[in-house]
Amino acid sequence: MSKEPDRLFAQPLSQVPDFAFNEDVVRVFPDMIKRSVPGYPTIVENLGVLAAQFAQPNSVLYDLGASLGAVTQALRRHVRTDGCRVIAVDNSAAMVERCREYLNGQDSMFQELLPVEVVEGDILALQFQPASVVALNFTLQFIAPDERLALLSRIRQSLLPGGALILSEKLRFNDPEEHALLTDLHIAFKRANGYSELEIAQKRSAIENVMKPDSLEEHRERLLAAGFSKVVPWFQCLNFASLIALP
Ligand SMILES: C[S@@+](CC[C@H](N)C(=O)[O-])C[C@H]1O[C@@H](n2cnc3c(N)ncnc32)[C@H](O)[C@@H]1O
Ligand SMILES: O=C(O)C(=O)C[C@]1(C(=O)O)C=C[C@@H](O)C=C1
Repeated sequence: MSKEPDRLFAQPLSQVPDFAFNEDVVRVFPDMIKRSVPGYPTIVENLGVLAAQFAQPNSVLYDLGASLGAVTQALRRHVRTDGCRVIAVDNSAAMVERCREYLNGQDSMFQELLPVEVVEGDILALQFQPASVVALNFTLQFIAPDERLALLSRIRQSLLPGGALILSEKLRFNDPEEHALLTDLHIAFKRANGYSELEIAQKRSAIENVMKPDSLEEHRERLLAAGFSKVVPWFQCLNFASLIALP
């Protein structure tokens, strides 16, 4: 994967444009997400481990909002269930192009990996096939809030018995003190990873119109409303968490 450091917000911008998953972001994305999301490498690797427990023979594993395919690669490292295949979906052409290159690289280094199809498309318009694992790794927060329940309901309807949705998100907190503390600690995490105050502030204004985090309670209630029977948080680091939702 690209080792190019994320300096996208290092210079003062007269106007900070809304954040988009464009070519500039694609070039620095592995560095950006690792330095911005506490626990990201742990979440991605263990998503593969968890998926292996839920994968059902001859079924589809979805990686929705796959970006450069980090989750798809983890699924292919860990899932050994017969007849499974991965469908990775993203609506950013720049992400999809690079994702395909990285997956070709994985294919050339390892044998007997699960087959994978990378689809450039909107997950809101996707016709879901029967699936045993659906990963939404930091993607739902970029979907318009009023579209989230319908998407989760369609995912729930596509899930096979024994399968699971794994949902990772940035959280907000209803308690103002808890929200302020974890936001400050997240800023400290970014600072410790080499981001300047300017980079942190400009990135925040770039994402505030396009990324709308929910609270853990909102996630739980919406997942239950979508028809999931059980919601189990399995990871939290500061204001980032990952949940298992069972059909
Ligand atoms: C934060 S990134 C996800 C990171 C990735 N899952 C990982 O673990 O490395 C969010 C991704 O969701 C994609 N995305 C946002 N809205 C989408 C939509 N409606 N349909 C498909 N992809 C979408 C973006 O293009 C972006 O690549
Ligand atoms: O909350 C932030 O400040 C972030 O940078 C988070 C986040 C994310 O959660 O996806 C936002 C955009 C980038 O894709 C990388 C990280």
